[in-house]
Order: sequence, then structure tokens, then C-alpha cells
Amino acid sequence: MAVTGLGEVDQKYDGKGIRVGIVHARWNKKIIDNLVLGAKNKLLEFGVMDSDIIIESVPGSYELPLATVTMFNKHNVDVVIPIGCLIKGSTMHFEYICDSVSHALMDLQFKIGKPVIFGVLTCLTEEQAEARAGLIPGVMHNHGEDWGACAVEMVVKFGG
Ligand SMILES: O=Nc1c(NC[C@H](O)[C@H](O)[C@H](O)CO)[nH]c(=O)[nH]c1=O
Repeated sequence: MAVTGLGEVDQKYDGKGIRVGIVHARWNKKIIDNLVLGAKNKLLEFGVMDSDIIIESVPGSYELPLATVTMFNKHNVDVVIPIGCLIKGSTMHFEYICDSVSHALMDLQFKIGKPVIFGVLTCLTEEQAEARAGLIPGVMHNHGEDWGACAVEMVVKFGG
């Protein structure tokens, strides 16, 4: 089942034998924990073995790119899902982290030749982030599920 733009997972790929790294920030813990859970549960649903899902945390989203490289090099994974939640504050800090992290994660794919799923929420309010983590009943869905499904599809179709 491919993940549609609306977030429904409508095509399932076989994740058996795929090794997946999840690196997650610890800022906005309630939101992060639900995103990680959503991604992990979707990976398991797609047949990825629990023992093939390696999870590590970092202080914040700014640390995700380096942790992603280390996850590939140290744990021999096929794909990495970096998960973070950036929420706009009163300074430009948000913009600089969003910009640098998104570009770094995109570039990493071409340097390493393996999929890096963009699992960083860049939200203007906490409510936006909660909705995208599936924490507001009836409002949106847990985007972590999309990232898990995307990870399996990318390895099946484009993995080395
Ligand atoms: O400031 N807000 C946030 C944040 N700042 C910390 C930053 O990522 C990094 O860990 C430190 O600057 C140290 O390098 N990290 C987040 O994941 N979300 C935020 O909303």
C-alpha cells in the first residue's frame, strides 16, 4: 500500500528482512513518543522484525543528521527515519534549525545512497504538532505511521 498524500496507507509492501533505524529527538516528548510509536507499529505491521528496528535518541532535532549517519555506519540499516518536532518560538532559532536539518537530511540520502525519511514536524503551534502526532482525536492522523510505511516502500523499490 503506497502512502497517499492524504496519509492513508493504501498499498502494503513486505518489510521482512529490512533493517530500520529510528533516531528521535527528545524535545516535545509527548509528541515524539507518539510519532515513534506510530512509525514502529507500522513497520511491525509491514512485517519488519522487532529485532530489526534500532532506536536511538538525541537531545534535539539539530542532532538528527549526525545521528542518522552514525545509525547507517554503526548498525548496518537499510533506511533511517529521523523523528523530531520543531515548534516555532519567538526567535529565528526555529527557522535556522528547520532549514539546516531538512537540507542535511535530504543531502545525506545522496551521500549514503540509502533512504532517509523526513520525519521532522515543523509546526507553528503545539496544536499543529499534536494533530500530526495523532494526539487530537478526529483531527488528522499519526504521521509516524506514514513514515514507517514510506521507509518500507523506499527500501523495497529503491534499496541497495
Ligand atoms: O528550540 N527548539 C527546539 C529544539 N532545539 C534544540 C536543538 O535542536 C539542539 O538540540 C540544540 O540547539 C543543541 O544543539 N529542538 C527540537 O527538536 N525542537 C525544538 O522545538
